[in-house]
Amino acid sequence: MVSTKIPRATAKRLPIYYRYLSILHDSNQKRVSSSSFADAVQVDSATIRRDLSYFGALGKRGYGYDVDNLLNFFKKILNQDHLTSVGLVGLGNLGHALLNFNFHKDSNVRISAAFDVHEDMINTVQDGVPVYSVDDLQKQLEEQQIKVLILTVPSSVAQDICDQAIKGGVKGIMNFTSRRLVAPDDVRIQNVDLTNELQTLIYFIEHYSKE
Ligand SMILES: NC(=O)c1ccc[n+]([C@@H]2O[C@H](COP(=O)([O-])OP(=O)(O)OC[C@H]3O[C@@H](n4cnc5c(N)ncnc54)[C@H](O)[C@@H]3O)[C@@H](O)[C@H]2O)c1
Repeated sequence: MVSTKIPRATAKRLPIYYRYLSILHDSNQKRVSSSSFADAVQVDSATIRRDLSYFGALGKRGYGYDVDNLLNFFKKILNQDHLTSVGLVGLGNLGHALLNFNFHKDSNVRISAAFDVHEDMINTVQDGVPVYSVDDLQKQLEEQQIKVLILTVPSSVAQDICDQAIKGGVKGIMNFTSRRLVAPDDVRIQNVDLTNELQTLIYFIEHYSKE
């Protein structure tokens, strides 16, 4: 089971299933019918069954799914699948664009969890990615073993988010904010500045292009 190769589309749905099961677990629900499961995650029950069948039959006819069993199972799978899961904090203009892009084609990277402070977005699924409260950042990073974070928050909160993320086990941050983050040596910070990139390009055109 550990080395099961699963279709990418299936892999992308797993965090959504996981998120929903966590909500059920937190409200002490022991089992869920396949139709309620399908309604909640907005994936039809045949697709859910097929997704789960890659790992062996997990539902029981007439019973539905056992929440705790399935949740434990997902925790293992999400940590072991061959895709690198990335977190994204700050679902504004830039965050949404990155979420929408989500590095899908021919890449083994995907954004699997997003975080924001905006109440309207928390506990929703945006572009197929579950959105959590930033208050749960550390806990979710730990549970989902997310080691890489994209930061698209206002620069005023960037260092605070960076500190929390590092406590949650993050080892790499792609920083889109203008704040220069302070982090321990074993955490890599990659600063991305599109204005800089563009100015560099313009500089090269102006100084090195052939007449
Ligand atoms: N590097 C670049 O080339 C580049 C380009 C564009 C924007 N930016 C930077 O990226 C950041 C985002 O830009 P934007 O235009 O998407 O801004 P935005 O205001 O549209 O989005 C910011 C998002 O962060 C959320 N947020 C605020 N405080 C938060 C917190 N404590 N925890 C979690 N989420 C929080 C807000 O609710 C909002 O959804 C800014 O810092 C901006 O300067 C960088």
